[in-house]
Amino acid sequence: MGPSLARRARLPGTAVRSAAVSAATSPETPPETSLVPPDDAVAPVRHPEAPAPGTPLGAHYDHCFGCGQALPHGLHLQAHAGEGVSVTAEFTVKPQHQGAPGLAHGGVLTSALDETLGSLNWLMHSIAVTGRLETDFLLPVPVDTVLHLDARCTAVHGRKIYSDAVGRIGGPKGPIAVRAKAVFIEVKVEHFIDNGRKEEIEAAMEDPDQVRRARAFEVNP
Ligand SMILES: CCCCCCCCCCCC(=O)SCCNC(=O)CCNC(=O)[C@H](O)C(C)(C)COP(=O)(O)OP(=O)(O)OC[C@H]1O[C@@H](n2cnc3c(N)ncnc32)[C@H](O)[C@@H]1OP(=O)(O)O
Repeated sequence: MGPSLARRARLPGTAVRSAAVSAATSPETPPETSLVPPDDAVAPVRHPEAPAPGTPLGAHYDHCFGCGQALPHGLHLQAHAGEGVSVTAEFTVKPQHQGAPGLAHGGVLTSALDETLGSLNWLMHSIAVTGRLETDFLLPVPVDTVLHLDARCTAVHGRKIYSDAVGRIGGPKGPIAVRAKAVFIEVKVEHFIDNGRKEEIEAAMEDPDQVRRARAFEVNP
């Protein structure tokens, strides 16, 4: 048997080198925003018509990579409303989600966190998009694993919605494999109409599923 990868001699020219990094910003590269809510942020408020704890949230859009059922390679994430402004969700890692052989791709795991965090906004009847999302990968997540996600909104400041999430493996009380912090930014429905593709927007607006249509387009401010 050959030596382990760690013990193999380094290949010529493979040493990591670093160059000086400039922290300068310009209008094209605005400064990074903080994931820590400012001191005058307020507690999130559950909308009085939010689904009761335990209710499945379904998909906000059938072709959503995170929650939609129409994409065979999507995550098919299933989220449920929790207490307050919290949700739980499950995502089963499939072969089409691999990065390294037999292991989930980190970007896919981040997508699962993003989708779960995004579904929190529905409990506040707020339409919002991800502004910033930071993920820690703590354990490898093998194919066929069920990732048990738990997300909660922590604070609101103007249009900024702060939230965090963890993903556990081996059961809902298992070890944390991934965790994330995010800032979502509240937007008007025009965000999607102005930036999305007309045909998809029209199809979503004609969705006969009233709850899904409301989640996508008719959310009260
Ligand atoms: C059919 C589907 C239905 C809808 C269903 C929802 C779908 C959910 C899907 C899962 C979630 C996603 O993946 S969403 C897809 C990924 N995300 C995106 O595509 C977003 C792309 N970015 C943008 O469109 C834009 O940058 C926005 C909308 C985020 C912000 O632009 P804006 O509207 O002009 O807002 P702006 O005035 O700049 O900023 C407002 C406040 O937010 C802060 N802010 C702005 N950008 C950021 C940022 N990146 N990170 C942190 N904070 C930020 C500012 O500092 C400011 O704070 P202050 O000065 O007020 O303190």
